[in-house]
Formats: sequence, structure tokens, C-alpha cells
Amino acid sequence: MTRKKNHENQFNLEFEQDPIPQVSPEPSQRVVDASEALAEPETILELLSRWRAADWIRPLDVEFARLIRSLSGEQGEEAPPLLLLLAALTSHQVGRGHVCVDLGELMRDAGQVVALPPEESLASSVAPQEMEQLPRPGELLAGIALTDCLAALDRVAAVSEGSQSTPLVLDGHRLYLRRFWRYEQKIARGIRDRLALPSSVADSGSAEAGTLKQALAALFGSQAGVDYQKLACALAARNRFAVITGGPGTGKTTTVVNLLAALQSVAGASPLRQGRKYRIRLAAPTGKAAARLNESIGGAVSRLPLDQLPGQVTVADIPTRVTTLHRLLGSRPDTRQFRHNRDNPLLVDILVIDEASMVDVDLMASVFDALPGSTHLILLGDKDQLASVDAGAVLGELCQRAQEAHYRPGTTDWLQAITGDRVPDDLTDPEGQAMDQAVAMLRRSYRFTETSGIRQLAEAVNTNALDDAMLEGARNGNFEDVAWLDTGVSTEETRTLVNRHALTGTPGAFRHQGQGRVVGNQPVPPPVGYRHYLSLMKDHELAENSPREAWDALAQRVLAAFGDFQVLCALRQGPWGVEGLNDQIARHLLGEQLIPRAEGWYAGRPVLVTGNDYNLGLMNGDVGITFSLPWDQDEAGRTRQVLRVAFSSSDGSGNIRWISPSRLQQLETNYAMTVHKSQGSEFNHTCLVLPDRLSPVMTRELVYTGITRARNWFSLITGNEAVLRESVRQRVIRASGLAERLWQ
Ligand SMILES: Nc1ncnc2c1ncn2[C@@H]1O[C@H](COP(=O)(O)OP(=O)(O)OP(=O)(O)O)[C@@H](O)[C@H]1O
Repeated sequence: MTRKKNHENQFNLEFEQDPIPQVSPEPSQRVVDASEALAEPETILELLSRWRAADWIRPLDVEFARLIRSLSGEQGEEAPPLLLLLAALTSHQVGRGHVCVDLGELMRDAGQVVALPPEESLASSVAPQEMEQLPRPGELLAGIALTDCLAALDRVAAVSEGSQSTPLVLDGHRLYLRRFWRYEQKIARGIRDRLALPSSVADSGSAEAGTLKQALAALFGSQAGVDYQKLACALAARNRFAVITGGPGTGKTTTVVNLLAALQSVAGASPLRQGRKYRIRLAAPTGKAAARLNESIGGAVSRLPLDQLPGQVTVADIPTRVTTLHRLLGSRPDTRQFRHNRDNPLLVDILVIDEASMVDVDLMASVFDALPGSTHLILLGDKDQLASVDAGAVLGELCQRAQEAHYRPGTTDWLQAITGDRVPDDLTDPEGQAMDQAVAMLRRSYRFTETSGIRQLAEAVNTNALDDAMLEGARNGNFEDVAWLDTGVSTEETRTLVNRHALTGTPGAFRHQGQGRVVGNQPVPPPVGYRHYLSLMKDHELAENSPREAWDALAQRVLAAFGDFQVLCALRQGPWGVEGLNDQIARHLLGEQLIPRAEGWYAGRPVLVTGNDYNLGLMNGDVGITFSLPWDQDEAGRTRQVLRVAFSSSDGSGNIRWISPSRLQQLETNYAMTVHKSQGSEFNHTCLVLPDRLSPVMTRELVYTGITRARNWFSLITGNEAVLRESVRQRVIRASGLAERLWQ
């Protein structure tokens, strides 16, 4: 990315946070005392450099503070030291996923808010003894009241309340990097403006409302009790912005397909539209998530009772192709600016975004930027999953009141008129706000039975109810779909356990060896490990002259078989992180002669793409498997094997793309995957490996997301039960002002 060069221009800059060159002068060895750190700009910059050298903060954070100082100098003022400290901490917080810094919280407990010093300083160049003596943020800010803090930010050239193009924005008691403040503004405005638009179905006596009622009656059979899917459809049809949240298998895809059919029905029957249907697009944040929706949506569309709907809705009116958000918005290499924006909006009437919990504030703001103001935007996702990797927790914030709903009497009466269902009293609230009326939560799982261990464990984690009975149940095999391979033994034995499990999936740990299970009349494929896909690769009967289509078909089968099992972990580094687990599992598979080597490129190596590559058409999150293929010849015309990585197209066609390993830039081996990266994916059998020590990244959201990646079988490996219990007590809380803007 290129840095904008116009910062000499009176702060008239579009301040970009990440493009600042990461070159700090080497810090001096001077020890800065806490009492003098905020005495002068030089002393605080000195301390920030020491923090950077200790790997507490990023080079970028120090550079940002320096930039603020130089910008202040250009304005003829000396930046207050406290301002420089706050600038660096705000940048540091953005790097940790926060959209802003809540100064009130910071003054109350700085150490906790900014998590400094960090648990581990992996790249520290500071001696441990000096690290001990480094003043902490909490010490610097002790004794400074919020009012002093606000005073330090008042009337300085680098800060405004948003009206000027300053690099920092102070909004109430929240301090933002300007770029992030603008994202939040854009999102809040985009939502509020849509909620204020009139709706043709809002009057339950209107012809459109009549069509909607008829369509919903045809789409949803009668069900005992409240049909939350039907309510969600009605609510989302009534608002130009809507959120539908629900846990795994609660029918988000089914609901949205019904919703689109209902909306097309209303459009088709409306004399005003003269039969013109809506232009609809479906998108997801990653290629994997798009591919998964692609797979499920086609079936749901084919089951629609279209002949019973008013408005002559046809299959062609409901799209089944799902694209990634980046592709939809038109990403361009080397810039975060998209081709579609305010000046070149997308031509779309309805946009559905699945797996919206993965969308950060930056991308969400770009979505609003690219949409015409009247476009109907529907977000789907599970509010309890991990938030986006980058800053923000947009879906989580929008759903913060979803559990209790807060529907106003006007909404519940309308819902009853349209759906025939009466909303339970505990979901009503005369004080409910406009935003509440646009959020629907699906409350019944159709995929998991009441007795499913995956379901019960996920719920217990989510509600912090992981009690002894639940843990004992999981440990003692009380659930047919959960195996707890807790050893309580040495690290070495746990490693052996992981290796064996990765090989076979340990069917013996499940009831009846995982055989013969049936859910909802459907036979469930048994739990497997990586031997499953590797055997398929080895045992094929293709010959050198087999046609390309035969290799494609094999690759499809192997990729599907690989998707039947996945080891997930919480960390990146260390023996229980992605790197350590990938290494040990590969070596074990080599020992079992299932792969020819354990390093570099080899047939059987599974890879995960870790960055978008538009030239190759690969997206972050795409998974490929390496094959050895007889597709080359030596000089004598003899067949030579070449390695190619097979990727499944994300357009739902199932087509295979073969890519030479040398062309792949950003990837990692994928025997183990972080829970973060697994978002948007689901596996027949998921194994979650927890480390033997707690770390700040291990949270309730992480454990919940890990468990809910399992479609049919879940296994847990941990050498330390306390780590599981403690993780569930830790929450992901991200500072942001979005909720306040929407629920003011
Ligand atoms: N109202 C319903 N009645 C019966 N079965 C349903 C209903 N809604 C959904 N299902 C079934 O439940 C399963 C899960 O539904 P769906 O894929 O729509 O859920 P989802 O919330 O999108 O799942 P995911 O967690 O994978 O995102 C599917 O097999 C679907 O056919």
C-alpha cells in the first residue's frame, strides 16, 4: 500500500493508518522513569521506543505518535506528551481489533484495556531485567483524571471532533484514528437512513402486505409454537436493513431463501413495479464461506413452493451464485479502494451478506459506500462467533439486544397480522428502538437434535454454563457426537494422542465406533482423520493417459474427503499452535507412509490460502490439496510427474483449478488451522486442540466458534481442563461507538 504524501498539508489528509513506513530510529538505552515519562514529548517518545523494542507495541504505533508530533510542529505547537501517549495507544488498540479507545475505561484500568505488558514478548530485544523496570501504561496514567485527559486533547491541532480532517477524532470520550471514526459514521448512517425509509408492507392493510402474508403462508408450513424463521422473514421484508442471527443449523440459509422468494413475490405482484423483480446479489466475506453458501442455497431454492406464490416467481428470480464481498465490490491490487463506491454504485436492489460476523468495520463501510441508499441490505450470521480478524465487531454489536428482541407493540401487532404468530411477551418492549425492530434471532436448531452433545456443549459455553455435569458427560461419552480425549497425562503423551487422532479420527472414542448414526432420517458419515483423504489419493486407479476430467473428479472427491476432518487450535505459535501441530502431524503422516515427505511441497500436502490473490482467483481461506500428476514429459518424451495444487472453484460449480505450487504466494500447511481461520467453514468431524496454558486469545467466542465448526462429530483434546473452563470465562470485548450511535 502506498502512503499518502500530503500530510504537510495542514492535516488536510486522508489519514491512512497502516501505510506509515515502519522505520523507527533505534531507541537509546536510556531508562525512562514513570514519573518523568510524561514530562516532555521526547521522554514519552523515548519510552514508546522502549515499549516497541520490548515488542509491547508495534513500530507503527510509535511512528504514529511521531507523526502527530511532527504535524503539531507544523502547526506551530508542541504536542502534549499525554497526546502522544494516547495516539500510540489508540493505534495499538486498532491493531488489537478495537475501533477506538474509550478514555473513561482507559483511565480506570489502563493495563487491562491495552493489555500491556503483553503475556509474551516474542520479538523483544530488551533484556528481561529492563523489561521488568519499564514503566507500564497504568503507572503513567495513574492519577490522571478523564477530565485532564480530555483537556489534553482539547484545542490541539491533531484532534477534532470530526469536523476537520485531523488524524485523531475525539467523539465524546472515545478517541479514534480518523479513518476508523469515518467507517463507524458511514455504517451508522447507512443503517439509520435505511431504517427511516418507508416500506410498502408496513401498513398491514396494503396490497403489498397482503402479498407478503400470502407468500409467507405458502413458504412456511404450520408449526407448533412461534415460527421464528417466519418472523425473521417478515421483519427483514419490512425494513430496508435487517439482521438475521442464529446458531448453527437454525436455518439462516433456509430463511433467507424464503425471504428472497417472498420479496420477489411482493415485487412480482406489485402493480407499481409492473412485474419487475428485484436485482439480488449474495455475498460472503471469504471464498470458503461463499462456497459453503453456494452448496446449500441451490438445494433450498429447488425446494421452494414457487407455484404457490403470488407474483409469478420463478427459479431464475432467486440467485444461487454467491460471490466474495471483495469480488462484488471490485477489489483492485495494492489499494483498499474498491471499484464500486459512492461514484460508481452497485446496481443491486437487495444484497445478502452471509457470515457477517467476519466483516470488519473497514469492509462494512465499503459495502455501505458501494450501495445505493435504497438498497435493501440483509446481514446473516451467528452473533456469538468470534469477531472479525480486523477491527470491529459489527454483527455482534448489532445483535447485542437480539436475545431479548425489544419489539415494540406496533411491531408485534404487525408481525401477528402478517405471520399469524404472536411474539412472546418477554420479547416485547414499549421502549424498543428502531434498530431493535430490524434484528431477528432464530432460536431453534434444525440440524442438531435436543440430545446432541455439540449443541449442548456449544450452548453451555455460550452461556457460561460449562458445569461439572456437562464436562463429566462429555468426558464419559454421554453424548453420541462428542469425544473428549483428555488425557491428564504428560505433554508427550498428549502429542501422541493428537497424532493418532489426526490419522484416524479415533472412531473408537465415539459410541458404536461412530457407525450407523442417523440424524433426521439421514445417515451420518462416520468420524475420520486425515488417513481418509490420503488413502483416497493413493488408492485411485487413474492411469497416465487418464483424461483431465478423471483427475478433476478425483480431486473433487479428495477435497470433499479432506473437508470431513479438521484439527483446529487456538494459537499460532508454540507446540499447541498451528505451526507446531502442522509440523508434528506431518511427521506422523510421513512415519505412516501416507505422505512422501513432511516439509516443502509434496503430494498430499493440504494448503490454506492466507491472502487474496486476484491474478490466480484465489481468496483468503481457500483450501487446496497438492497432487502429483503425470502431466509433463522429459526430453525423451517420457512422462514426468509434476506437482499441482487442486482448488475447488468457489462458484458452486465444483470445477477444479490446478495451480502450480510456484505460483502460490501466501499460504500455510493446513493439517491444523486456527479457529479464527476456520470461521465460515464446517467439517463433518472437527477436533479442537487446546493448549495446556491459558492465553488472552482463548475466549468464550473462540471455544464456541471451534465447537460449532463441527457438523456431526466433535472431539476435544486438552491436557488441562482448567484451560477450557477459564477460556469460557474470558470474553472478546471490542471498544467501538457503533452501538451507541444506533441506540442513542
Ligand atoms: N423450518 C425448518 N424445518 C425443517 N428443517 C429445516 C428448517 N429450517 C432449516 N431446516 C434444515 O436444517 C438444516 C440447517 O438449515 P440451514 O442450512 O438453513 O441453517 P443455517 O443456519 O444456515 O446453517 P449454518 O449453521 O450451516 O449456517 C438444513 O438441513 C435445513 O434443511
